[in-house]
Amino acid sequence: MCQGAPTTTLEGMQNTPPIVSFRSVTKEYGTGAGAVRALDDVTVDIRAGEFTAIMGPSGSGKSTFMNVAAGLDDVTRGEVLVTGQPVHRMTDQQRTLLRRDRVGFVFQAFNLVPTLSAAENIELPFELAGRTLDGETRRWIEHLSTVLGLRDRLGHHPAQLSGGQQQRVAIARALASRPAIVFADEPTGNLDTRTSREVLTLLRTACGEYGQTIAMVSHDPVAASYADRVLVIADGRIAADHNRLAPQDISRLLIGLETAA
Ligand SMILES: Nc1ncnc2c1ncn2[C@@H]1O[C@H](COP(=O)(O)OP(=O)(O)OP(=O)(O)O)[C@@H](O)[C@H]1O
Repeated sequence: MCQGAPTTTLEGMQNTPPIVSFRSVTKEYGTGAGAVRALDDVTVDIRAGEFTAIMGPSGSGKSTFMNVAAGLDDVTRGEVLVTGQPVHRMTDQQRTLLRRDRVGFVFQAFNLVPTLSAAENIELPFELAGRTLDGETRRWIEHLSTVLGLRDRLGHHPAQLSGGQQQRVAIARALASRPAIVFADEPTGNLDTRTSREVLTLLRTACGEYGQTIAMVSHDPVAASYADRVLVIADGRIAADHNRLAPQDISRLLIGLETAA
């Protein structure tokens, strides 16, 4: 649980259901001799209000984990629950609605629409969902824009913004609908060190101040050190599960896995 998050008592933590639950999840791509097992009997929870980093060597299954958890991909075997809803039994359309209504995304490449202003990008998910912005949501977006330092950039288009500003717009867009979980895929991969630190601090603030649940895939031990919990995936399995770690401890953990392989 993030420091300062709304539910901080042990009792509260025990009573809070996980946002994502994997139960014996296996995901295979292809069939027969060419089949690849990207997730191998994974059982793990992403807990509410926590900032979880998902790490592991290239090809270990991190993206597959995120795609399955976000309802972007189906599973071969096992159960995936998102806010208690059985994603493994959903149709494509139901999964699309789940993503639209309950999930936010932040990507390495920002994924903003170049022809829209920053404000229009932030409001785009509401537009796509056919939802009008009520007063409370407008105030929430204004608040996010202020906290993220975007107030004087809202009329700018992505090409007129720095990488860090573009990623802050993407974070505002992801947080605007108060999703159950935000998935961040290498959110600092295209940013310099200082801007990366700012973006990671903002993600941690979203968790600590607003109780936002965040799962972030990263290769970077420094980025993962901002998280409350570090999950390491190796060969499609959970190889390590730690509470907050310093960057050097995370590096040691990853090097240990590589030498053990
Ligand atoms: N669509 C696909 N078809 C076939 N195999 C796939 C597919 N997607 C992923 N894989 C395989 O599944 C395994 C896990 O891939 P995944 O992309 O989840 O790893 P990753 O940890 O995210 O890797 P990276 O850090 O390099 O992005 C790899 O062996 C990969 O080649």
